[in-house]
Amino acid sequence: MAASTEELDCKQRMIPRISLHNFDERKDEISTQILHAAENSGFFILEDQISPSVSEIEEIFHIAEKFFALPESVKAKNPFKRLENAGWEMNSQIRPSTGLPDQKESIQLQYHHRNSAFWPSDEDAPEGFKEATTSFMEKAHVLSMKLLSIFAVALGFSEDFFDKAHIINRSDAQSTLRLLHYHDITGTQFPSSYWRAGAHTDFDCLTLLFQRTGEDGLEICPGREAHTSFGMGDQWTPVKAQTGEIVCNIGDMLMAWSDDRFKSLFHRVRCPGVGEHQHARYSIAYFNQANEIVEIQGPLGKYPTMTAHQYIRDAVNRNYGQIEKMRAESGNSAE
Ligand SMILES: O=C(O)CCC(=O)C(=O)O
Ligand SMILES: [Fe+2]
Repeated sequence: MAASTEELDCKQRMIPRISLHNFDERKDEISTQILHAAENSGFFILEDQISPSVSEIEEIFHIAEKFFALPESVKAKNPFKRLENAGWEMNSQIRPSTGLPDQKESIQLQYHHRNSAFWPSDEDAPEGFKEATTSFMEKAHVLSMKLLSIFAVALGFSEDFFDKAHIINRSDAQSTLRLLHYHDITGTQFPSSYWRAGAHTDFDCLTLLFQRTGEDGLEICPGREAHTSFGMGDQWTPVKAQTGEIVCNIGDMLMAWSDDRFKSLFHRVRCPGVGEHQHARYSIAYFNQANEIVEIQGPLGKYPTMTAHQYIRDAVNRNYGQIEKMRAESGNSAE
């Protein structure tokens, strides 16, 4: 089996594709490939992982479909709460890059909240929802920790450094599972300023994204020098959706933690136009975010030390601050 191939996409840009086959025996080789991808594009596709398996990924998508098929009044019983970063929202997430709401609905779940009011109750969720989502989070977490151990060693930290920083059953955990549903928009032509998900970077250390074959739309844009910047280039590369593969991207938190060595890149999801495949798209993201009390400091000390709680709070404030500035500039008052 080929350990790794680099595939050229339609815009002739390289998308690193990395096989996890025989991970333990091939760890050195896989580490080299992952670090190269993280230092350059900040983005890579994993395949051949044992867990979560293709059938487990298919199963969680079925559960997500069932959840999003529930009446809005039921889903709305667990509304999105900004401070907890948990709950359901629809057509409400505004990105600084667009100033317009994403055309989607999503639910965010945190493992340690599974028996609390920040999780849909059993009556307000499809049968088996809690078991399936918590078990999927456990698998995504274990794989993420294997991957993050590679970054820890490369930064000169102990192999289990990020493991100790991401303890998902503690009350200050911040890692999040997000189920996303982009509605069927067959026959609707949205203005070009509308996106299923507007361009953004993720706030976390590492995102694992699952997609389904045929439900394309994700695009990436490498080329960002500092984790605090909004700047982005204009070269966007489509990423073909493939069931079972895992699209990984570095988030701002790991970019900061690595003194900007590992790149957090902009990405977005297109609104397909009339004549294209406009059916629903489902995706699932697992965001690894360090526990609130963990201190973030890179080996070169490029940025002041801050806790992961402060880090996320500042990132959220920068995000909303930018939106409010845009509103003020366009003469609208902020909410
Ligand atoms: O649905 C996707 O492919 C991307 C979702 C995403 O980027 C996010 O939720 O941060
Ligand atoms: Fe994202």
